[in-house]
Amino acid sequence: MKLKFTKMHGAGNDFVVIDAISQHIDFTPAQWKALADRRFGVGADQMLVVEKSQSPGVDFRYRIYNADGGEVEQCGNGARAFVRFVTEKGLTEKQSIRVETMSGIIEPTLEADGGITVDMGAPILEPERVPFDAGGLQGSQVHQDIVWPLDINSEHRWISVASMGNPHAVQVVDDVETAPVHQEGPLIEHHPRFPKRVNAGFMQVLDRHAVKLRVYERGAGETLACGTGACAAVVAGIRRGLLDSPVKVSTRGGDLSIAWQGEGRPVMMTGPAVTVFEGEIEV
Ligand SMILES: N[C@@H](CCC[C@H](N)C(=O)O)C(=O)O
Repeated sequence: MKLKFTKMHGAGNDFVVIDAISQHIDFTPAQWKALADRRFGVGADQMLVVEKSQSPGVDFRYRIYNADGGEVEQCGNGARAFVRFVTEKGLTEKQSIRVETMSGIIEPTLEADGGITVDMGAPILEPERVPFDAGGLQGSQVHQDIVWPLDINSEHRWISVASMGNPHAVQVVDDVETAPVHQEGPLIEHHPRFPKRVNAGFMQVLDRHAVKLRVYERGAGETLACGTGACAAVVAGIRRGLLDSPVKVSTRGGDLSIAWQGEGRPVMMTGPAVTVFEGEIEV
């Protein structure tokens, strides 16, 4: 069978996007992994599958698969790519779209200037709901329930945890370029205190409205940008008193703008979404 797909990216976080409204798709994790392979497949950090929603008042459902073949709850850059996709394909004429994901409904908006803003919902901050096992840990003196010690290679790393639908651990580093993203990222991702694994963020604070960020993503390794990672990093920075909303998040693939007004309020994410090419692959 031939599968039609669109190759897209959001700040360099790249996707294979599949219209599952007009095509039937029922892949195993091994098939998703093969499609994501950069040498033997199309190549992508994530695969996004667009379906009609069965829920009343919801326009679409979109499913997210990491490069390792696992299905996951949320993807910020993917949400923007999704909007560009359904708009360009003429699947909707709405400016504001309600989309069901594994972790709930999000509401992206296509702005008049072509930019895309996504209401990513309120961050989940209770450690057990991230999920993060904080049992027996003593939080930092200044930020008791906000900054936790995590043992990595017998050293303490101070992390903040948050779920944007998917789990994140964020640490503040002096210089993101020399941060041990590839050495410590996999150790944090698979740390036993994160029962569902975790996306590991390394954030350098430039000023109260600007950070640099690298993320070692669960199931994908380091990507050029991570939308939910940017949201989680800004939430962590604001809670720690280091940042004020809005914050420009510079990643290796481009800039995102993140706004958050505090606990219980939604995180708003704005950034690019680009179509690269259309293709067809024998599966
Ligand atoms: N790149 C994404 C996040 C994709 C999912 C993540 N790797 C996970 O496993 O939770 C983003 O832009 O948010």
